[in-house]
Amino acid sequence: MTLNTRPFRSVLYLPASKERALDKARTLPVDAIIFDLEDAVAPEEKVRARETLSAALATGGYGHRARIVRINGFDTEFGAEDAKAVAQMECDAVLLPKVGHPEQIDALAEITGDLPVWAMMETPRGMLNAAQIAAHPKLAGMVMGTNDLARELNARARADRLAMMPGLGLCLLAAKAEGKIVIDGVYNAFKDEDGLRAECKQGRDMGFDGKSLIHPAQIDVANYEFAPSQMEIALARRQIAAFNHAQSEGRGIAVVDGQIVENLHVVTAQGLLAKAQAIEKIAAE
Ligand SMILES: CC(C)(COP(=O)(O)OP(=O)(O)OC[C@H]1O[C@@H](n2cnc3c(N)ncnc32)[C@H](O)[C@@H]1OP(=O)(O)O)[C@@H](O)C(=O)NCCC(=O)NCCSC(=O)C[C@H](O)C(=O)O
Ligand SMILES: [Mg+2]
Repeated sequence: MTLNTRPFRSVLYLPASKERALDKARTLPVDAIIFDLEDAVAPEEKVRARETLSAALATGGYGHRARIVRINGFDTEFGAEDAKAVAQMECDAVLLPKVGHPEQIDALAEITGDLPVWAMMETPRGMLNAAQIAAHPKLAGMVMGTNDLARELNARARADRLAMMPGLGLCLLAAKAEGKIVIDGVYNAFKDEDGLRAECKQGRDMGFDGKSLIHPAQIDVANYEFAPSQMEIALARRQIAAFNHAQSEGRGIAVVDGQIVENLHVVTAQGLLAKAQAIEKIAAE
């Protein structure tokens, strides 16, 4: 699976201090886990959480799930020690909070070496520098921190996320321009399935790769909404077949359901089928 076909439909935050949750996550149908040392862990628990997490990752059992560790910022007393610890952990990436400029990634990479870096995009400065952050060679993915962004903007929460749109759009453009993964922010009302579904649909329509989640009850909705639908899969197959047929007759354009199909549509269709196949493979595990 490449980064572009590996599914990131559901990305679950898990407080690294919670041993029961660390255990439960080994069986949850999530595509990725953010093991959190930052906001979900109280200051007096931070050191113990680091040790608990290190032991859980060493024990393993997380299977296909991408293991991403969110550390505390370097402006806190915990950040540098977290980074040193993560460099020794059995994980796939380190997630840095409140990234405002690419130099913060340089500072982290001095400690974590070749470990891929993900960035929390959650400050106005981060939004304005999204292009440079996305272009950093160590950066593999971005996660929208819509709670922090709303706080910094002094924005009001609305179902249509009006205040979030400029930031979401800037980060999407930046990530897509560099071929990096970009994950939508959390939906706080974790018992409101309809609200979550509507926000997932919006995020998928915009082009996000998946949704960050705070509770296991949110996983199925995100997995469904961010997966290619059966209709999309069937259409992709028909587009590819029609285009191949058109080419065999010396034409560069096919028509499917009254709409033109050019090479660029075929590339999208192939990507969709590759993602569907990757999801099928996970489901079969
Ligand atoms: C929201 C919660 C505090 C609710 O916890 P709890 O009351 O324990 O929930 P349940 O009793 O319904 O739990 C049922 C079982 O599921 C396990 N569980 C719960 N949450 C998780 C989880 N996140 N990952 C894995 N497993 C989980 C429980 O252990 C129960 O298991 P069992 O007993 O074996 O059946 C809680 O869900 C929670 O703490 N969620 C994470 C909150 C969090 O991480 N917040 C910080 C990230 S959000 C953020 O910071 C975004 C960004 O930075 C921004 O600015 O926007
Ligand atoms: Mg945050």
